[in-house]
Amino acid sequence: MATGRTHRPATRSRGIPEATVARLPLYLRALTALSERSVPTVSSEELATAAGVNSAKLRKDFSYLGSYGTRGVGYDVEYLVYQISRELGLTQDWPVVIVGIGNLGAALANYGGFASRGFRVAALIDADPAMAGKPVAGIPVQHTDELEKIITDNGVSIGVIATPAGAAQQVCDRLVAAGITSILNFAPTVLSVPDGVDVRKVDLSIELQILAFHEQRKAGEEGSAPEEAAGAVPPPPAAPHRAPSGAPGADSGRQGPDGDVPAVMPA
Ligand SMILES: NC(=O)c1ccc[n+]([C@@H]2O[C@H](COP(=O)([O-])OP(=O)(O)OC[C@H]3O[C@@H](n4cnc5c(N)ncnc54)[C@H](O)[C@@H]3O)[C@@H](O)[C@H]2O)c1
Repeated sequence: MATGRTHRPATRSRGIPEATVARLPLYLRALTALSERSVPTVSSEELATAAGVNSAKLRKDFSYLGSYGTRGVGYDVEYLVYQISRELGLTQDWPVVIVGIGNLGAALANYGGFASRGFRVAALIDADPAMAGKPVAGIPVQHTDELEKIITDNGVSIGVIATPAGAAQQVCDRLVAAGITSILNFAPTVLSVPDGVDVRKVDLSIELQILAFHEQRKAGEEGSAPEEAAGAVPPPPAAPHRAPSGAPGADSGRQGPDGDVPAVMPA
């Protein structure tokens, strides 16, 4: 089943760059907070600060949406929430299945933030027969034997993998064969998928490793002699701790204020 890696174009078919797409959820989160406080309009500077993004970049991003704001007034918060939600496909309901209902899968199932953003947990699936029928977050866990039927019956296109790494590829293959075209992978392994299937990978330990790198560098700077701080080049970090190419922060070195680096990364 695993025929090759997904090649994602730098620019999507409708002309919105991937980097802009990655920032849209940051804008949406900031705008949703403003909307909940009934704030009617927001300037690009205010919104940029709230989203942790440079304001010139924000204006450029919004130009791709055809949203330019009104001089002296700013952007209409509600309209922008609608526009970004529509662009991200969040104005429709997305049923999601979670496979692997252990510590992490159960925590994800219990997370209320999915439903409020249009992601309905349609089913929880696990290979452990002892878990079958047991409710987690009010949803009875179903056995993996049912996986294909569950996906077909619920019209699911997004799958979340929270199984041990050793099971993830096999689960991924079954999900894809059953019709899943987007996968959020929490297992610490690289998945192979056919063209047309998108995989996003979340790995908190990689984020921590990147923070450890910066902590180490900060400690080195603090401990360095004045002449070193003035210009000497510090030794490079130990190679095993370097983030892999493509991982968050791997290129930029650290998460800047521009929100360039999403919390999840391409697989
Ligand atoms: N990405 C992250 O930041 C992050 C954080 C924590 C854990 N993890 C990863 O998430 C995964 C789950 O971690 P956990 O602590 O919940 O583990 P866990 O052992 O508590 O749960 C794993 C579950 O997967 C089920 N499972 C095993 N094989 C399966 C299969 N073939 N099909 C369906 N279900 C199967 C098991 O029965 C179990 O219920 C691990 O791979 C772990 O490394 C990732």
